[in-house]
Amino acid sequence: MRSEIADAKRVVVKVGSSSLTGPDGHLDHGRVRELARLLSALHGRGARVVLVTSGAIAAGLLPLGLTRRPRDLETQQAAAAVGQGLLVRHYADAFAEHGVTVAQLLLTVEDVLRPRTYRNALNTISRLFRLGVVPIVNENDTVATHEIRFGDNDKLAALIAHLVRADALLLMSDVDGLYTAHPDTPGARRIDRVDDLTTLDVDTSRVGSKVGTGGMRTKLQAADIATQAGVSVVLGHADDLERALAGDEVGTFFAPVRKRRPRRLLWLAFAAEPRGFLHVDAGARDALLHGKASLLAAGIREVRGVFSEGEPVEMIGPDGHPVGRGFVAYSSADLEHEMGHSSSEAGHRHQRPVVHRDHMMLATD
Ligand SMILES: Nc1ncnc2c1ncn2[C@@H]1O[C@H](COP(=O)(O)OP(=O)(O)O)[C@@H](O)[C@H]1O
Ligand SMILES: N[C@@H](CCC(=O)OP(=O)(O)O)C(=O)O
Repeated sequence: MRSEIADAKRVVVKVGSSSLTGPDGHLDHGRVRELARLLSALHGRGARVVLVTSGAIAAGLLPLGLTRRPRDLETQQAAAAVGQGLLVRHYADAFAEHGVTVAQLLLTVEDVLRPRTYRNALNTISRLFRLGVVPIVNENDTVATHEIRFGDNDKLAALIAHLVRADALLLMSDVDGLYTAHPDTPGARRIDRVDDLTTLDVDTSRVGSKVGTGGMRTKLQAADIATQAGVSVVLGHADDLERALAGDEVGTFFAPVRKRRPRRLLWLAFAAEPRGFLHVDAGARDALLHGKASLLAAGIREVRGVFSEGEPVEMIGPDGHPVGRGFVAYSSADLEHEMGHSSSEAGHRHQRPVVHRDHMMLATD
């Protein structure tokens, strides 16, 4: 019995295209209804639920007279644009049968990466929770080109899980867990529990189903992000969702590995695209890693990239290895100017740290 899942008060459930489609690749309405039934019941028990769902492209195939998922990006995006409205209509009708109102949120990974849009998304979700509404999230496929190529709904679900400080993330797919290699491979075994993703040795090189995108690779990345944010993760077959929610030992369980951290630091560590790189000397690296120090201009040897004050940057050690990430207190132009001066010089005495200790996440954190 997994009490972390059974007792979860905030739950993010992600369903992939492969578990929403029938053998013909089209949307399976029975599956949508079953999902709505289970999540309405969970919602009725007082849990705050977010559904992250793929399936827009699949729902767009039939109206466009397509028999299979298109290969080219533009047609995939067109199919998603046709299908998304239909997908949400099916969900809205199915949830309404249980008296539950749903909301549609279309996000790009970028929206969750930029501080302002991230905060706005959180505010909207929080308000929806208070209104008793179940948010239904999909990637905004019209603009999220990489998502369609790489199947980032897994990552999006993990980012949403730490955005809403979920207790549990359920990644539901067409496979009943993580296997040591593609399940068709002779000798492949299912793994019941993962306590440390860094020592995990599995083959995820073969991508998955005909309709899904990322295969296991993106699910493991999602599990990594979520478990490091203190979220328990179950990866399992969509048919086992009811049992997974009840805490039964189905699928693969990924134990959370860290205590919760401030949202903005998690964002920095797992989601942010650094806008610049600060190459630091050995003294600065050691002070950061072992002395819990802030980064001062004197320890920076080189600045790469163009950034404004407050943007995320990566700090790189003299050996070329990343030391950590932080929110920088100077623009790149101001920093270039500051670097030529020591903090003991007149006019530079009150130099603020370039990256304050409270605003960084180190590789060793
Ligand atoms: N090591 C592995 N363990 C389990 N499944 C794997 C593994 N490697 C590849 N796969 C494939 O990944 C698929 C699930 O990924 P995907 O098709 O992207 O699903 P979804 O649409 O649910 O996101 C499975 O159907 C399976 O064929
Ligand atoms: N966002 C798109 C496709 C994403 C996709 O296929 O993802 P997944 O099934 O989770 O691997 C959609 O709704 O069709």
